[in-house]
Amino acid sequence: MILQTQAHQLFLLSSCSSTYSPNKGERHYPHYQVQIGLHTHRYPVLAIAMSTTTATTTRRRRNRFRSAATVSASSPSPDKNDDEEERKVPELQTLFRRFWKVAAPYWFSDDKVKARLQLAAVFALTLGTTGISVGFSFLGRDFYNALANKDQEQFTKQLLYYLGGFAGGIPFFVLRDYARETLALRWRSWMTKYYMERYLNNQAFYKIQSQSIVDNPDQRIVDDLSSFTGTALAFSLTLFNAAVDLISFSNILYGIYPPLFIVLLVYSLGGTAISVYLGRGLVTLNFLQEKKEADFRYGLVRVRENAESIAFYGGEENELQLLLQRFTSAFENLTELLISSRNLEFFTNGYRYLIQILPAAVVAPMYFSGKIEFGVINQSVSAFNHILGDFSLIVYQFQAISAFSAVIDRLGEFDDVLDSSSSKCLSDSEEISLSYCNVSSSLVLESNGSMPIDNFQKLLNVENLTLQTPTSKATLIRELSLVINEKDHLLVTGPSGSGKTSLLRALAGLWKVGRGKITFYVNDGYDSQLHTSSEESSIEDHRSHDKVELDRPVSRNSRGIFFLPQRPYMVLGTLRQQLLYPTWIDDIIPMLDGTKLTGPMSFLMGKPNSENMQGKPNKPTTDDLIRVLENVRLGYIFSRFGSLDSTHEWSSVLSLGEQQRLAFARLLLSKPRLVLLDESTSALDEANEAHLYQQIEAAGITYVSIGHRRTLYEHHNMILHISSVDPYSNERNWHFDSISPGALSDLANQ
Ligand SMILES: Nc1ncnc2c1ncn2[C@@H]1O[C@H](COP(=O)(O)OP(=O)(O)OP(=O)(O)O)[C@@H](O)[C@H]1O
Repeated sequence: MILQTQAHQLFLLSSCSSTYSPNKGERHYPHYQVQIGLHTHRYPVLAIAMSTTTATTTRRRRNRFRSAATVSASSPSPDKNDDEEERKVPELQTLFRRFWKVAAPYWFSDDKVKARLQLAAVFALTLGTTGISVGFSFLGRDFYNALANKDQEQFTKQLLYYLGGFAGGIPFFVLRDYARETLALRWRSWMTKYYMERYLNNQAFYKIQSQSIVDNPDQRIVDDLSSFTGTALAFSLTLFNAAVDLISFSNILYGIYPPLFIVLLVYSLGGTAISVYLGRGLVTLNFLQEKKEADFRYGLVRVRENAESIAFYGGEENELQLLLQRFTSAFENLTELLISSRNLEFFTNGYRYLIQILPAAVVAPMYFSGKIEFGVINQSVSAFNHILGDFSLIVYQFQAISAFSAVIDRLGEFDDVLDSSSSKCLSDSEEISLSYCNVSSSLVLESNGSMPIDNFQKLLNVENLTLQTPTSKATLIRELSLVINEKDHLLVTGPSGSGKTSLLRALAGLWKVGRGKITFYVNDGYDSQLHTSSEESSIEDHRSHDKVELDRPVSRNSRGIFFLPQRPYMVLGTLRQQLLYPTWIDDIIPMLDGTKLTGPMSFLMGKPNSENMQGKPNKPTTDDLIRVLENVRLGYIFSRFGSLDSTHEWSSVLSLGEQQRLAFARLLLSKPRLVLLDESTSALDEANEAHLYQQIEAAGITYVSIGHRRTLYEHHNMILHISSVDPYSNERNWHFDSISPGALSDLANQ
């Protein structure tokens, strides 16, 4: 198939341009409408490059509708129609800045040597193909001269040259495409990993999602990156090819008839200006098309993820309406895009065909007067079309360029957001300070050699914490101070919406708006093993400083602090992976379809960050995992699913209460010093709830729970009541109570 294409291309290259048919081989794509066959005889590289890009783009669009089943549902997709309508065309300077920012890192990465070598090879092959094009232009000239002179011997000779040219030329075309595509794939793979790492770093994914900062990050990582790498390479080769082409054919045309060259130059510059003017809205429309299609796909993903709830509600009709709304929005935008493209096409086609007759018409009198041979007419037409194509790059490719600009804009925007989320600069002058104090390095023994009890027991200190919601800055908690020592078990209660979960968000560093200070006292994994008890931990290193701020990228889990969120979260994977999450990573990670990842791309799975692995308890064995399942009374699911390595849609096959018990199993395996539980037993019966609390208490884990149930009282020794903030008063909206035996006996009597 490829060979056929190349052969066809070579044939067209060598054939007289007068065979050029305006509509021949033209394919219309609803979105980019890049014309593939049309330029093949004038733009070998461009045509191949763009045909690949276009095919990819079209495939991408098809896939976008088809692949809802394989996309993770991480996108915020609020309908922001007003914003969309107001979206401005990005300035050229911004586009160039964003292009460079997105494209550059790979070429300076660890893979830069291989990448640059391969790029050089692609350029060399491209140069080779241009050389072949020029060669064919001369072959064509002699071929037609022989034909016109009825010189049969010369004609046969030229025919043989032709065939030889085909045989020698085809490998260049095939290898150039192969090298370009493998380079694009390598670049994409690197970029995908690079963006995913930044997306998952520093809780950027959470900020983007919870504050709706950019739409559909998943689509940007999957589709836009693929499109960016493929198109960027294709475009750079196109530009390079056009430059080389221009130099080669300008000489030829200028040598034949200089005024023709000048007319051509003026004509193409004028055409470029007009097409830029006519197509100025296309970038925005393309940007919105990307977004709207991603929104639609995300809507479908939401239906899949919430299938049971929707089925219980019987909300199919509403879902259909919501999905149709999203689809209609994408459809309307696409209609606008098609209209704009159509208008541009009127101009582009006129521009392209108006001038076709010119070179032959201008050069023909010279032929008639005997100044030039017949073959020179063919050569001048061919050179003219080459140069016209080179000068008209923007006119011919305007729609593809505008689609590419939209991709650059979306990726650049995403890149900027990821950068700002990783930078430590504060959005607010006042921000909650969160620090981890390394107990093992801050301990100084008393003069009698004993350990200072206060320091040793403290796990968490909150000082004057005032917490506000991130966007609306509504105050939820005022001037809270609390200390959690080892074996303190605090219950946080309060009316719904008062800010209990938000307190945990602040403790986890997810919310920072407000003021105050949060300090966790940890045994940093670098200095001592977290799972060892404090008595066993090394205190030989009596460093003089009171407090060590740890700014190394150590996960909270490695520091012995664990959060159980309100909604249980089941990862995509095996039962073993559920249990190991988030403390350990399964070494052999199966794919979603159960196969193992091998082959040249296996490096992409990456290795666990060895720094983060330090200080973690040893990875549990299969026996440990089975035992812990039994401890949380989930032993039966092991036998039900047959193995720890079976993969299921766990959030669907396990009940909510089972998922909560599984979360406790993770906790028991990880053995943190402090755990913060957000209504983590809300779906459980009282007996199971009591059992789980006994398990974590027996494991020596200090816990802070959020909950409404009175049955929780007996597992805690202190209560923090949070009430809704009174906006007209500066009073604290919280108070502590110790849980008296009386309260418990009341409970027992109820
Ligand atoms: N991302 C957000 N941006 C702005 N406000 C938010 C956000 N998330 C939650 N809120 C608001 O913050 C307030 C406190 O929410 P929070 O989840 O802490 O309540 P809660 O006390 O845990 O409630 P419940 O007992 O119902 O779980 C609520 O009024 C909620 O609407």
